[in-house]
Amino acid sequence: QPGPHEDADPLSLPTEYLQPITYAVVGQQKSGTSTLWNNIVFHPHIKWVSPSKEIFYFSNDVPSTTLCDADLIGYQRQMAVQRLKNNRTDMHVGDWSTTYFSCVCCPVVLRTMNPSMKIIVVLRDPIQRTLSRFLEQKRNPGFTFHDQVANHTFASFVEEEVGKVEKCVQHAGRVKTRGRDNSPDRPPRGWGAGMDMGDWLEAQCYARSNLLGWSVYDIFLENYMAHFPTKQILVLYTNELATATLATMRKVEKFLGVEPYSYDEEKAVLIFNSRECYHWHCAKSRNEIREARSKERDPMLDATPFGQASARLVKFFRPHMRRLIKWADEGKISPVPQSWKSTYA
Ligand SMILES: Nc1ncnc2c1ncn2[C@@H]1O[C@H](COP(=O)(O)OS(=O)(=O)O)[C@@H](OP(=O)(O)O)[C@H]1O
Repeated sequence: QPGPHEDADPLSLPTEYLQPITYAVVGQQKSGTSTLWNNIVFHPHIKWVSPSKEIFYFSNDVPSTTLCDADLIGYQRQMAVQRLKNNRTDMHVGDWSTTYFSCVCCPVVLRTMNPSMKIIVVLRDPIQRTLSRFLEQKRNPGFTFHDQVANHTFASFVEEEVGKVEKCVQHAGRVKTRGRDNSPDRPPRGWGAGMDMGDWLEAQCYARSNLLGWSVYDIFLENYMAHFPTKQILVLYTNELATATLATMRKVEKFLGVEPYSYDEEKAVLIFNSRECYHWHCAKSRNEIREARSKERDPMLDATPFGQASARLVKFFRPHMRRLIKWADEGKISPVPQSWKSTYA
């Protein structure tokens, strides 16, 4: 049952309750955003758009439900909930929908709402992210993409999906503007900010492939970079969240310009929404989480269908990862994990 705050009428709220969000954690899905959320929202100045971690207001898992022109008065109501509950308006309220990173029109929505908005992206090794989402969908019959993977092994899924996405991207290439700079070093192009029909089609190829395509980070990040200056975009990595959760939260605090807070240290070592327990609020300790496959357990991994699929994925992701590595080397985004360089450079 919605409480009185969830039912508030934006038309009768004081203007300061209606100020746009100041930050958004746009994704990527399956990169550790639940762990970050379950800790950092205890900061007295860092809150979220209610009702729960993700509101999916402007985009959902399935891009055909993209909602970029969704009802703004309803969104104002949700932005006000935490302000009303805490009886203050001097906090950062942010949207935590991890579906926004791969949503082609979302950078425009967020910039229109607040051009000074701070954008936070958490990125995980793309193969690990694909595997994580694959396992999640495979294990849960009610989940959106279960039918896509129900009859697949990871290897057979990769073979089919890589083929599909590559065919789609090739098709997109047919309508890219001739003579345009399509090099990896091109200045960022976004939806409504320099993309042509071919670029848009290509972005859709990845956006419509939730398990695999959503791990193609450069295309989505480029879209955000075309709409927001790099100083307004903070890229974090799951690796750093894994090895130094508190330090990662300090980075977020600094980025948002708030004082350091004393978080619950026992909570900060837990892992939320893992493969052992799919729920935003469910926490497990690190040693409770089993590895999907590891070379230590399976020294012949490279020769297995799983190993072959991983090699195929390294090849598929390499050009995209090289762009991220380059942006990091140029200081446009935070330095990437060393393991990314050894795998994909
Ligand atoms: N601190 C830390 N270290 C290492 N890995 C971590 C950490 N926190 C979360 N995770 C892993 O991130 C996966 C969940 O990501 P999200 O919370 O972003 O998922 S979701 O998009 O909200 O569904 C989920 O991955 P899988 O276990 O592979 O499914 C978590 O185990």
